[in-house]
Amino acid sequence: MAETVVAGIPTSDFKITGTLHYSHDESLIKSDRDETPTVDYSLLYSNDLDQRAEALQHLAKACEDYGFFYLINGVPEDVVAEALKALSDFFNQTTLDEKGEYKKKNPTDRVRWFSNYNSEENRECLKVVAHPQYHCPSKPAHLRETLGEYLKRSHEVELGLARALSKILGMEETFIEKASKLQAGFDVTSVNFYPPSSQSKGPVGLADHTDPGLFVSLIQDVNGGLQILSQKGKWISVKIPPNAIFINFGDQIEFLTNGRYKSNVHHVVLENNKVSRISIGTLHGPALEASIAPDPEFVNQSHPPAFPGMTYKEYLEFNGFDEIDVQSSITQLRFYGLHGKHDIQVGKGALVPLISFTNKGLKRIGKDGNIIGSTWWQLGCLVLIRRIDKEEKDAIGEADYVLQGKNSIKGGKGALIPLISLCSKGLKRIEKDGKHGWEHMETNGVPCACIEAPPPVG
Ligand SMILES: O=C(O)CCC(=O)C(=O)O
Ligand SMILES: [Fe+2]
Repeated sequence: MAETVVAGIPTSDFKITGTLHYSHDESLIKSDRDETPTVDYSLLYSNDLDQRAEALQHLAKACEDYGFFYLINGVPEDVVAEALKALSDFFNQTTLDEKGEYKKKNPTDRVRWFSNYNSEENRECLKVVAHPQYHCPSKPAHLRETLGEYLKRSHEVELGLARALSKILGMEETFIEKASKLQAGFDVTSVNFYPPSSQSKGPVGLADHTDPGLFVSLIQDVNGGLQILSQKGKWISVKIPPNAIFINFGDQIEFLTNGRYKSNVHHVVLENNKVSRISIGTLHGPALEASIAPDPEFVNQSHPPAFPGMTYKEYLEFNGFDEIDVQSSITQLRFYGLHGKHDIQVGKGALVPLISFTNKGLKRIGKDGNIIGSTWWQLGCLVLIRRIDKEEKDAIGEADYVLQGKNSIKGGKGALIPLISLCSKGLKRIEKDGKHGWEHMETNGVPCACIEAPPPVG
């Protein structure tokens, strides 16, 4: 494994070392053996209690060892086939102009279509919000009903799986449902159309990524191209058996279980594809307003909280993308050490790296508690806050902290600033004489999140 050092940080003062989840030896990449476990959904709810206990045990092993599996007897085969057929009709029978109507116009669009053909991605993609309200293109006419039926069935399976997962985690059956407010769970379905390799602009259908959400259910018309990185570091080709759907954990299950279950990196390669392929992946997420943080049950001295708590909506917007883009932000969180896999070494100078979860900024406060300046930065970019020494203070004569960052620092308006400190010193929001600011805080090495928002000032 190659060591990855964060670029742009003055290494003499501050260094993050560690390996990124996405870095792996090329030699580990190929694996033709399909090791993916198969779980029988019907047995998880069998009337035979011994059979049920055995099925739950098998599920537990699949979740711990893999975090992805084929699920049989969940959604009926004909329902899957009809949905795939209707979506094939969408891609093949709808004109470019008709599809173009669904190009992104504003962040609240609930149906979106785009087409990307380049060296990093080769697919046409239709995204629809599937739950709590189901949205769908108006053509072809039969799409709404057939896709709707599939999504209804897969939502039922989602609830059933959430209960089974809660049980095998040793929690109450409704644990995941309650924690993620699943009644209003935000599900987005991505329908991908990949061309045969002869028509693509490179071998990549979809680059390495993880999916937001608790878990993803995926069906496809033909096998070919989806590969998933196992916990042992092998790429496994996904070959979905008949009457099965593929289940893969998403980022929020990793957050909630504090890393006990992993969100798995996957990608799509096209190089061997002789024909086009359609996949339908539904990201089953928590409700947008549900705040997901490591549950105390999974936190202890040897497993400090590896993620900050944030709502699903905040998480989806972390990258600057919006809800229906459903882009993962886990890399940034892992990258900056919040995953707990990185050694964070703070050198002299008490540099405190901070990440902002919104594109709003930090207010600086002077000795008297008055706000004396503000700085904004882009989503997810790293900003170092350096406590200035006396000499410098005399020279500048105003602030307690200096912000520095090589990532583009943007001007802007607003004052919401959720922050995370990665080292033992943090910032705490203070309120003094009706004024808002930040002060130093000891956090005993555990990442602290200050997610209160001072009102806009000045
Ligand atoms: O097309 C596939 O098999 C995978 C699609 C995927 O990973 C996604 O849409 O997030
Ligand atoms: Fe994905």
